[in-house]
Amino acid sequence: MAIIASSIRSVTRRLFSSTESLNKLLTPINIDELKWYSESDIPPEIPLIDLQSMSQQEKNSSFKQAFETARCVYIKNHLISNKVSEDLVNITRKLLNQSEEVKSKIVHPYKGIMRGYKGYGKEKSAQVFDHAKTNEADSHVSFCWGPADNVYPDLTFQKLWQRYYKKSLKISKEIAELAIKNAGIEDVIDWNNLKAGDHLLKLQEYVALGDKPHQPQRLGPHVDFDFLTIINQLPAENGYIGLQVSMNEKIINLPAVKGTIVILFGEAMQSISKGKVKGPIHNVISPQENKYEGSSRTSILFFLQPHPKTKVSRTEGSHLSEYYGEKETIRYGDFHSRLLGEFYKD
Ligand SMILES: O=C(O)CCC(=O)C(=O)O
Ligand SMILES: [Fe+2]
Repeated sequence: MAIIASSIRSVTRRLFSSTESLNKLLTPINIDELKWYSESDIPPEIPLIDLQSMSQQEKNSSFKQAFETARCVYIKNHLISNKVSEDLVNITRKLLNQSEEVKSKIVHPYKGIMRGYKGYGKEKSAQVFDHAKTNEADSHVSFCWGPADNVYPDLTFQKLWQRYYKKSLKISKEIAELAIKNAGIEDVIDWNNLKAGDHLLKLQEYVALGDKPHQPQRLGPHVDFDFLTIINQLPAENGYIGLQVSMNEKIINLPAVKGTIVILFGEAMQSISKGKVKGPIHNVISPQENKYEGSSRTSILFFLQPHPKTKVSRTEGSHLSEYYGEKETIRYGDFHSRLLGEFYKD
């Protein structure tokens, strides 16, 4: 075990010690020039919700369908414009292209907090879910932003991250309220609780450095910890689709479709809805060896969290049961800290 772990560390050290190769892959983007999938590529099991032109009734029935099937939806005509995404990606890539010494200044001093720059292989989504997977670190470099305690290089950077964060929160309100109504949980949670959560905005760059994938998954199967997650993904240059969701043992690919975001529900939603809305298992698979070149991929995630004092408890079929502890209920903030302890464990 120890030998495998240290050899993975040395491969990643070698790959990422050269900022030159990163610079070639993390170039500025122009959204209109990326190789997007189209709406007709959205899997038939997954509803596409048009926030502008659908009636309330149509939106409601799409959510009901989602709760019964893959527990995720595509959304279009949302508030995040191409310009807002492009600006966030470009300013962050500029930072990620700097030397490790420069980036070390925007590493948060406390390791267990999701803020600032995290280098390659620092997080272990699969390990939280399945302890046997101790060597599978997530194959990305990332930057994280929250409502407080942020570390950032300059004011322009701060402005663009704050702008994206505020827009994500605004979209979350409409989506969370639809989800709450259609799950019939208005008596247990509302927007006032959710808006005050310790949310997280995160940009992940899965960079195809070297000549082949280093493990079968770029991010192993897991369930998100939060109430809901908004995923804004950019397509890879060579058509590789990384994001997958499991539905009754079936694996469904979720392509990057221009103008859309994907919503997934998390463990907190599962707990608060008493198991009615299950958090779907999802993962980012590694490309096959012949699809490796051109498979770099970016995702921007917004994790909407309940207020830390919200009481949560385990439900039947939860994949994160062991983190609830002995008592009947636990505060979400404490539950989340336990999960992060495993997520950042070496
Ligand atoms: O990269 C993605 O699209 C998904 C990432 C993800 O599931 C996560 O970070 O929890
Ligand atoms: Fe996830």
